Amino acid sequence: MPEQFDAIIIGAGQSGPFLAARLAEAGRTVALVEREHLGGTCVNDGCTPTKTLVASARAAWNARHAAEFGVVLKGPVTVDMAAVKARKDKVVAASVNSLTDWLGGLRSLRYFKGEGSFVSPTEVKVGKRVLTAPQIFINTGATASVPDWPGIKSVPHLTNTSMMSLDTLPSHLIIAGASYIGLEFAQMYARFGSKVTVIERGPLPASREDADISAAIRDILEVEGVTFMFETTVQAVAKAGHGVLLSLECGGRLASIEGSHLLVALGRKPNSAALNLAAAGLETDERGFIPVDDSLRTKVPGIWAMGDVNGRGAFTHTSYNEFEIVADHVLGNGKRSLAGRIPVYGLFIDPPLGRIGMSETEVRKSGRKALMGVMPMSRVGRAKERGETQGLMKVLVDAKTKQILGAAILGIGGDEVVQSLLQLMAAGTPYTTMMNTMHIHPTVTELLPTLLADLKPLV
Ligand SMILES: Cc1cc2nc3c(=O)[nH]c(=O)nc-3n(C[C@H](O)[C@H](O)[C@H](O)COP(=O)(O)OP(=O)(O)OC[C@H]3O[C@@H](n4cnc5c(N)ncnc54)[C@H](O)[C@@H]3O)c2cc1C
Ligand SMILES: NC(=O)c1ccc[n+]([C@@H]2O[C@H](COP(=O)([O-])OP(=O)(O)OC[C@H]3O[C@@H](n4cnc5c(N)ncnc54)[C@H](O)[C@@H]3O)[C@@H](O)[C@H]2O)c1
Repeated sequence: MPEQFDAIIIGAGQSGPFLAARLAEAGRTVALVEREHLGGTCVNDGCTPTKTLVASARAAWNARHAAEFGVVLKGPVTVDMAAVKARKDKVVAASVNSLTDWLGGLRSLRYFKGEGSFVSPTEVKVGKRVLTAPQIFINTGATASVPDWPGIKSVPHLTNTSMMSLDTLPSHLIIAGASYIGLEFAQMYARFGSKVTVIERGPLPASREDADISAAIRDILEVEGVTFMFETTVQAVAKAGHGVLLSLECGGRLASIEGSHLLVALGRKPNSAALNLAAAGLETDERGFIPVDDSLRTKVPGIWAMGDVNGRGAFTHTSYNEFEIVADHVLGNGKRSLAGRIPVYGLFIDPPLGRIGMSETEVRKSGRKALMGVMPMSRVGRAKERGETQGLMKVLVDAKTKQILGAAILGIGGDEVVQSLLQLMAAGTPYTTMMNTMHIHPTVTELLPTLLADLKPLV
């Protein structure tokens, strides 16, 4: 006999546990099914550990640059990678433990450790048990894609998951892919003391960004010793001693490169294959994503999909936002929707990139009349005082409505500062509101009115 619940949640990523708790608090019986660790990618091998490692890398950078600030450290700066990993493990364990304690305290929630797969539109198998519920929520996330390069199966290579076990310093880390994962690890390991080479098929890093932002990102990392090979693809990989040898095609020429470690950071694939979706009457799109409507409903009544697995977002905040939308439909008045959600994200190199709304490229493509302001961070007093003047700020405004269309802030505090513009966008307020507000000195935000006062037509 199947075990009966009001709701089953498959996958404990960044929406499932929160939805499970909200439903349980509302008195519903909930089964939460997770095959690995509570908290999913973000907590275990994504945001939390990488940002903890970024903080250690920053400490190494501060120590190496202390003399520039008049601070004298005696002896060379060394990094204890085992201690760096131990600190990261502690922060991750604290997150997982607090999630486990919180969920464990909810009386009508039961946790099933194992892989969930559909038996029918209302039944899920976990090991030998079958669970049934009228509502099923999928939050199974995504996993690193590993390309089928000749030789890859027999050559040791790292992904964001196996990087988490590394407690020694690679002498030469080769990273394939110059996007979020590749760039964050590139700067981090350069700061720890590795030689780092990044291979990217495009002409610049972070290809979703405008070319001036991507070029500034490249400059920031190159100054720190990261080597980029652009317009380069991997043809084959082989073992070389204790390391790895990559055969490359680089701008039409053949080349090769040898390193001690290879990290593959070429995107992520949705975890949908193990779900046996056909038994539920569902299918994926050609990339493996589970299609949903703007309220996260799949085409089968009673089945919903949240987070990276639905292809509508690929961040922790998009997944969490989807929990809030689903909870509103299941328990509230059903007014919330994906429609009109403003894209926002950060790239946590140092200094970070904060991004909201449309890029300049997207605004140009849209054909609307727009205004744009650009300011180098070297004009920002706070950046000069901190000795970190790399990067730029860019904002795009609709010429007719005066509403902000998008912004990019690559510079100190960029990930936080850009969110003051986000609030204007969300409120639908003209950008002039910000120009009439007094801001704290000395901050990065205080320069936004100056940036907005100097908008030029986008031609
Ligand atoms: C290195 C790295 C750094 C990142 N940094 C950031 C960042 O700084 N900011 C940000 O916003 N985003 C970041 N992300 C992205 C972020 O981690 C994800 O977007 C986020 O975790 C949302 O994922 P999710 O809720 O869809 O599911 P996930 O967090 O991927 O969790 C899904 C869970 O489902 C489980 N599961 C899968 N299939 C089954 C099954 N059949 N049965 C049972 N359980 C199953 C998995 O074990 C996993 O625990 C990063 C990602 C990576 C890889
Ligand atoms: N700061 C953050 O919020 C953050 C941090 C890390 C990861 N993430 C999430 O993780 C997801 C995956 O990130 P990612 O960096 O792995 O992938 P991505 O899809 O963002 O980028 C992959 C990169 O690899 C390049 N590439 C692909 N195939 C190649 C090949 N054969 N040879 C050379 N280059 C190749 C692409 O041109 C691209 O630049 C992102 O979508 C993001 O949502 C977010």
